[in-house]
Amino acid sequence: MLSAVGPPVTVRVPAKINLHLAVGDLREDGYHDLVTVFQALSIADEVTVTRAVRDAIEPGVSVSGADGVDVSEVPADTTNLAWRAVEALARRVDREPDVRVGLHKAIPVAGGMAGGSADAAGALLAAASLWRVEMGREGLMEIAAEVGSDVAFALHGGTALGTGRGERLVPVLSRHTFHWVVAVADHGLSTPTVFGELDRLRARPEAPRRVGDVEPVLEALASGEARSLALLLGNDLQAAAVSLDPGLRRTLRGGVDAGALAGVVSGSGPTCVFLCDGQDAAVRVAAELAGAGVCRTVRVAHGPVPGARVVDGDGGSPGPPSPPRPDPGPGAYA
Ligand SMILES: C[C@@](CO)(OP(=O)(O)O)[C@H](O)COP(=O)(O)OP(=O)(O)OC[C@H]1O[C@@H](n2ccc(N)nc2=O)[C@H](O)[C@@H]1O
Ligand SMILES: Nc1ncnc2c1ncn2[C@@H]1O[C@H](COP(=O)(O)OP(=O)(O)O)[C@@H](O)[C@H]1O
Repeated sequence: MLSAVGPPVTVRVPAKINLHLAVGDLREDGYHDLVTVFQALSIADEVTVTRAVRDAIEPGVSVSGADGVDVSEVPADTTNLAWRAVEALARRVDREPDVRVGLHKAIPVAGGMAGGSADAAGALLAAASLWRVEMGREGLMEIAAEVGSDVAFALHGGTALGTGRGERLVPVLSRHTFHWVVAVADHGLSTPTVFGELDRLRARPEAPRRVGDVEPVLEALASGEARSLALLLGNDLQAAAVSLDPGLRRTLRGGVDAGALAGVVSGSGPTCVFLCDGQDAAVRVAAELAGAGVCRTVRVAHGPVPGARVVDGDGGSPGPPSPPRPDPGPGAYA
């Protein structure tokens, strides 16, 4: 049934990067166990959920892109992850998904920065707020984890250690703000294809080396020293992403040549992220990398930032989903 119109709810939800991504062997259910350190960055999508109104606002999904963001591969139908999140919540509270979900995307699509998961988390929080669902943080996190491996982190934000499929989260103490340059490719990489390529590479005698233990990464984050963290960035999926897209070698080299402390492929790629020694350094690295012709666009970002939060039209929200974070960074998105 379609309800009377009320104010829409808008949620801002950040991209993530993986500072450390250790991938275990293929499980029987087709997933891999992960040990990962997520950080939420100041590149954010906006998700607006509006009540559907008969003959005026149809239930469904609309997608638009911020400057330079190609949204042609984002489905504007029921396969969109944001719509699946709304449906999952509607089922849980036994109602119709009688809403329109508007996505304004700044997070690169299929870039390894969990843009679809961010939209799902944003839609979940916005719909819960619009419908005044009293389910608390734990309830939303549970639905988030069902929708996708990275959705729970997009609600959580900050810096967190993820285990299982990446959906079991523990907040990580991260002192100070880290400054990043993000190199966006002119194409995407499919997450399952990259995991499959890693399995293939690991079956060969010269299997790629695995990343080390996570503890030193947690210590570097607690110290807040970018130079220490730079030495420890690591991603088991990087070898697979580079194998599928050998041009990424040039991108990774280009960032370091431009003056970054270190670079790593984000998640399943092909976006590469470069840790810089402060904000001014990041701006310089970004300018030089942009001129090097090794990626489509370059962005400057900082992290950690908070997870999904209502920025407009709070319809009596169930409260912020995240627990107190040790250091959510400066709070404002760039
Ligand atoms: C690799 C990571 C690292 O943070 O990020 P992205 O590069 O996608 O941003 C994530 O694990 C991606 O999470 P997400 O994109 O939510 O994946 P899902 O939809 O749950 O899974 C898509 C497919 O990826 C593979 N997959 C995903 C997660 C996991 N722990 N093991 C897997 O093998 C499976 O083939 C699965 O069918
Ligand atoms: N809301 C969404 N935003 C982006 N992509 C989406 C969304 N919903 C479904 N998708 C599909 O998921 C794929 C992966 O997108 P995305 O989440 O941006 O990348 P990644 O998994 O690399 O972090 C896209 O190619 C697209 O087909």
